[in-house]
Amino acid sequence: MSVADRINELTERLNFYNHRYYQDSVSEISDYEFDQLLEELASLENQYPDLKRPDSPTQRVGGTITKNFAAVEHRYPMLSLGNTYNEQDLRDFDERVRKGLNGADFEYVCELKFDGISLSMTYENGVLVRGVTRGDGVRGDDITANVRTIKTMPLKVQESKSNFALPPLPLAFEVRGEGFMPISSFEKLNKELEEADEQTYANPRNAASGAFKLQDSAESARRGLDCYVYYFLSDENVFETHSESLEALKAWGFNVSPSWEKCATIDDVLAYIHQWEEKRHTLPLATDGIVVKVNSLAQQRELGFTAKSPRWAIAYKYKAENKPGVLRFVSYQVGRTGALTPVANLDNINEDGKGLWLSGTRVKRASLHNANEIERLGLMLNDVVFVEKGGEIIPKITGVDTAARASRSLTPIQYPTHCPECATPLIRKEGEANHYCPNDRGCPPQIRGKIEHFIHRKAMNLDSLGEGKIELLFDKGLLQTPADLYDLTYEKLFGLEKVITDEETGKTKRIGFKEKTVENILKGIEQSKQVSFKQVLFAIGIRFVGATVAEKLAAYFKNIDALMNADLEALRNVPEIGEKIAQSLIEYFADNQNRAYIERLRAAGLKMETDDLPVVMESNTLEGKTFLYSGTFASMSREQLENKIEANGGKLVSGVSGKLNFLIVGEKAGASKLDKATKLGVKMISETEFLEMLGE
Ligand SMILES: NC(=O)c1ccc[n+]([C@@H]2O[C@H](COP(=O)([O-])OP(=O)(O)OC[C@H]3O[C@@H](n4cnc5c(N)ncnc54)[C@H](O)[C@@H]3O)[C@@H](O)[C@H]2O)c1
Ligand SMILES: [Zn+2]
Repeated sequence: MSVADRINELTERLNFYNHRYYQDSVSEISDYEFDQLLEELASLENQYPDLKRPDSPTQRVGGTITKNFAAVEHRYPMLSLGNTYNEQDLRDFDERVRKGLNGADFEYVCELKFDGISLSMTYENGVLVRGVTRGDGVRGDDITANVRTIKTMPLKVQESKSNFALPPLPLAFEVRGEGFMPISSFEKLNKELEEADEQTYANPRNAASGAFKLQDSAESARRGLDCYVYYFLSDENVFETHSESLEALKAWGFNVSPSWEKCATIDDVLAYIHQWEEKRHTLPLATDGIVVKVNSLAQQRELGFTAKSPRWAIAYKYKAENKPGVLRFVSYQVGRTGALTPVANLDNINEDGKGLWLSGTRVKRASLHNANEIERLGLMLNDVVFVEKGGEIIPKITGVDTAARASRSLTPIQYPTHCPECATPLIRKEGEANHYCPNDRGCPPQIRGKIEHFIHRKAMNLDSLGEGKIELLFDKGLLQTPADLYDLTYEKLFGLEKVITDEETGKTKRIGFKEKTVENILKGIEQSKQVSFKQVLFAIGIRFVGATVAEKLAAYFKNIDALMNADLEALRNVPEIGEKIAQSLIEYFADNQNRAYIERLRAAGLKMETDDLPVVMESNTLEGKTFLYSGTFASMSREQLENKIEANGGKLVSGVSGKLNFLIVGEKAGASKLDKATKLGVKMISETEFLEMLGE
């Protein structure tokens, strides 16, 4: 490959990874690999400056802005940090600083590098007025509503009266910090997503990035985001050093991590790095390195910036820990959908049964995803393998130590041909990586999985039942399908008992159904009959029909019969419903047993239609016209208004666009909708004017 080709390839690949990372919150490769490729590109561009492309990722900071939020120009550009994975580079950085300051004395502040997304908060008269993402460094997304939900972010800063050393608050200032998702919130979120059949996040950073960019700030708030603040900026020179500003920020009530330290020399910096290498894994959030900053702000100004980053700071990134271990055996898990997942069971190289100690946790298992992955790695039983656990949190096998093979006795991995749980022959569909057990009505983990899915918070919300209780009911033969839940009675439940052993710890736990438990379970089951149709539809557990898809289908078809009778053509017409989902629905409803299952749920009293008022056509006065409303109305509820529009032939749309004919403006109408409508010249009418159109 020619140098030009390589530069083109790297540019395109890195731009693609950047897009996935910043826009979609997905890591296609590890940060380390990304940084290696970026370094390769930078060094090629250095040697062959003529071949450098104008869209090179070496020239730009991070991502771009997304369409979903208003774009805001940063008052002070938000740059990235130069970064390195080795100590020599840090010593070189130290030399450059020394030269840049002409040999003057200086000191550093070391901080942990928190792994989240950069945020900028603007305060005016002490009040938080704006929260913005870094975006492309010049402009970012206005995510103020989401930033306001961070519990530790002061909405109003009080001048502290107790501390006389604090300077007065400037009228306007900006603070910057890292918005992050604590590991505990991350794990909780992933568990929920998994149960709701939605894509999980690879690490807390991606999860935080996704959560900060949600349109619904209530949902953003629910995800437990937090922020550590690490910069103070204003037009006035308020502080002399960075460390003073950190102390002041803390005194003003900002969330400043106490982990920072002043370091007199680069050796002290290295000591700080070593001190945190292991200890950082005990923190409640993910960190991926440390940041070294020159402490004096005057010296920072003297050193200045490159196009992409300050010359007075650098990030040192810890490499993901990678250790050799032994592949003892492969076990196979069958999931709710019948997909088979191979799992590597690992031990350390001494094979003392203690597993591998990696990045602060003990690792005994790693997912191998599917048969292709085993083939790709060329794995054999008893192989020495390399295991890595980095920002990805979930451990993975990165390769095989082929040199170690000579002295070991190896056996090939026999991929199963039959389901390990129910002995049904496995199938593998064209173009899919996983093997499946097709016995979806008789395979125990599939049955249990379906019931667990059914009781999920976003489905039937049966929190009086849990995994353990489901297992007990399944073992006693009381639950073969979720519909059996509605046949449970006090007599059947009372007195059931089971001892459960925790696989990891070997501890045993007895669960038994006493009076109170039974009453709770039955009460929960009764209440689930009030759950909305969209949740019932999600609970039914049709492949590819996650919570969001179920909501769209429910809104479109209004009831289960309309959905069941829809043909492929009709399903394809539903906005945002793709071919894969449409096919899956057709397949599902073509099966008589599935239809019988739905009839049982219907007979049990579950909601099979939306609560929307039925639309009874009154006139076609509004035909061909589109409507949107904002605010509340004196003579009717929002539902009644929607109903009126539809009953008279009008069409409701979901957002302001040039195509919108009328915006009905009520009490407390949203400013952003009004602004947009004004800009686009959309006709705005009052409630009275709307009723006049109908001759009322
Ligand atoms: N895996 C992928 O596909 C992929 C794609 C794109 C980028 N990346 C990763 O992202 C990096 C680029 O991201 P970046 O521009 O945010 O740079 P960065 O993560 O290397 O460092 C800069 C950022 O560090 C953060 N930071 C955390 N703690 C800080 C502290 N105490 N003080 C100051 N800043 C602090 C700030 O948000 C700052 O913007 C790449 O080097 C790569 O590792 C990965
Ligand atoms: Zn099976």
